Amino acid sequence: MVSYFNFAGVDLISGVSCKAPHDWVDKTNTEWEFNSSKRGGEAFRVIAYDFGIKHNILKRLASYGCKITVVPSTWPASETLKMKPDGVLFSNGPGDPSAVPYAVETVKEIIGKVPAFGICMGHQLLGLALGGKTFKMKFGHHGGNHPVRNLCSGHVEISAQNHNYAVDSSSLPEGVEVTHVNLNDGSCAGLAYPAQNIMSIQYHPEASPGPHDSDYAFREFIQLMKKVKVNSRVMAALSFI
Ligand SMILES: NC(=O)CC[C@H](N)C(=O)O
Repeated sequence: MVSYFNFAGVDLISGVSCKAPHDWVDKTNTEWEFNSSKRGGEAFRVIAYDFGIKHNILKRLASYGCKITVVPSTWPASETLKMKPDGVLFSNGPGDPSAVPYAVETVKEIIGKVPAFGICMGHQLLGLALGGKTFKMKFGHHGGNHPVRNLCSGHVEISAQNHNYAVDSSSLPEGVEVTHVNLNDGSCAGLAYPAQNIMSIQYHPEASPGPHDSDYAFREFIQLMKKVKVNSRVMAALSFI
């Protein structure tokens, strides 16, 4: 009889996260950049929680002008806030999101204070931190051809996915919006809580070699950080009047 590893309730992120904070240095040659027009401009300081982060997420953020510090999964929220980032990324990562309550607590302490972007595990942790529930899917979503509808734009994107858990859309409190839906089964593929400048997606906008349909999610995170940065400058200027 084949026995399968049952990872429900098991913390799998602590074994794959980095052990100490470090600045991301992008060593990708520019010829690999598929949309070089996005380089340059204002730099945004991003703290990226490493729950098993994929380098391509860091490469994509760097290509949009982000200066990134990668921190371990256990890095205290208070330390992150002291670093005064423009935004925080909660990364992808293996296993059951409900098995890492310490990470959910960290997310709870950060959200509302700086813009946040969650990818895959990060999306699930945001769902839990906002008061929702996650569940184990029967087979999960694995592959590079999952159709997702962006409910804000109406567009359908073909996405790369790799997850066994999902956020239960019906468990999300008022104000939290389901922004993306997996068209194969209607499951939650993205959410937003505009009141706290939070956005997240269940799949992989950084997919390499592709599809690249979802790369715009990085641009939207940049726009979110920019909006908050501009607003805080305006508020600071007004406080002198
Ligand atoms: N790629 C990921 O981040 C996986 C998400 C999650 N741990 C799951 O399997 O559902």
